[in-house]
Amino acid sequence: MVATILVGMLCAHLLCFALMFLLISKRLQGKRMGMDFFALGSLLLGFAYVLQLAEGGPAWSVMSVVNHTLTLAAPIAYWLGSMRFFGYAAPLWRPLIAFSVVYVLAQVLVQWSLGQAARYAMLAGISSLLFLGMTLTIIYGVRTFAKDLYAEMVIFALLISGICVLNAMKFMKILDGGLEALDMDSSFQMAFYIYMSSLATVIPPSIVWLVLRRLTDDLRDMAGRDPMTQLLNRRGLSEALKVFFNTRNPAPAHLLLMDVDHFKHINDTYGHQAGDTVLCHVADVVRNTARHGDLTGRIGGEEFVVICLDTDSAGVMRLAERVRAGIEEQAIDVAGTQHPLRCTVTIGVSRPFASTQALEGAMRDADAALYRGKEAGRNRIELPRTPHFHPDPHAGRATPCQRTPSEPAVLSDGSATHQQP
Ligand SMILES: Nc1nc2c(ncn2[C@@H]2O[C@H](COP(=O)(O)OP(=O)(O)OP(=O)(O)O)[C@@H](O)[C@H]2O)c(=O)[nH]1
Repeated sequence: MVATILVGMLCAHLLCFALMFLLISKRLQGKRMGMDFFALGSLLLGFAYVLQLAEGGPAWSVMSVVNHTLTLAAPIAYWLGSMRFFGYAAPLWRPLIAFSVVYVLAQVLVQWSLGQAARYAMLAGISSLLFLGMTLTIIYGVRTFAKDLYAEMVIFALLISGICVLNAMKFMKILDGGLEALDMDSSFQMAFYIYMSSLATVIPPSIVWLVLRRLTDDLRDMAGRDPMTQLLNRRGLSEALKVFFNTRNPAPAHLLLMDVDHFKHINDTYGHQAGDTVLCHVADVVRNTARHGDLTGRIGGEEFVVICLDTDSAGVMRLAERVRAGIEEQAIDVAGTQHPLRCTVTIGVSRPFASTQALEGAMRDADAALYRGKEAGRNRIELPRTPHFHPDPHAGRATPCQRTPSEPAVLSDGSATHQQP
């Protein structure tokens, strides 16, 4: 009687959570994070337990064959759903249908050749192996694709390994004592149902928690990035900087502020779309040239920023020169223009700064240097006005480049795009 109530509650939990997962997956639309797979898994397992209640005990019937197949199809759906959650494009129906057909045939074969107990032992054995596979996948995941969810994954691994152990024990018991081991009111089966009921209560809300975490992480990321170039925006820069300065003994940072030269003319001549292509190209060069760990951002129309972390003034100058030269050298293919475009940037360098609060000051510093660079002819790197800034004289071009103040940005075929007054 108690076992029947437990299994009944288990069914109710699973079917309710199936509905909840389905509603969540509808809400998530394009990015379902595997919630539709979890809905199906819960539905299949819920139905499997309904059939078990209807069956009452071990039997050789269509209901029993379907029950066993659903019992194993459910963890497969969960497994595939987890892959979806972590961004792998796992299919659902084909593997499930293929597995179900194979498993129905296997049941018929085992029932006829080895008998009823062997078929139930096969169910317990394969369940145990499936949950072992899941546990191992999670253990692999915490070292690779699920590093950011370490604590959650460890808890999942522990809970799921419990099902693996219980099914392995059931397998041994059936081999040892036959079908009597499956008596619903036996102490082992009671423990089994209590454990499964507890999991059915704990795991689905935990999965919802994971989805919530992913969604809030995505939102935070979106709020901190420029949608066009995917570089950090002001907010993203300042949050990343906060994290850096909260580490132990952080070195002072330097800020490079760069502005595309004569950008208005590119817009006016080739259109806004072409201007956007140029901005994306500049963003790519900045992103690919900065060192791993530096912060790269776009903080306004054609203004970009690199915050150099853990480097000295000489390193900052080398980086600034690499960015300046990289942008100057690379031609930009723009749809609708006969020749690729070229553009240049002027870069202002800040004094070193050592806190997030000092970011605004560093920005002003670099802006003043940038302004001087524009005045002095563009396509150059301008240093802060401070006696403490000592760039390595061999590190790159800290002096104005050869372009004259009136020289414009040009098309790669050599024609001018602008005449500076
Ligand atoms: N295509 C495009 N243009 C933008 C965007 N944001 C700002 N702009 C344009 O960028 C141009 C900036 O022009 P200015 O500030 O005059 O600077 P400039 O022409 O680059 O001149 P200097 O900086 O002095 O070399 C303006 O025409 C803005 O409309 C954007 O997201 N896309």
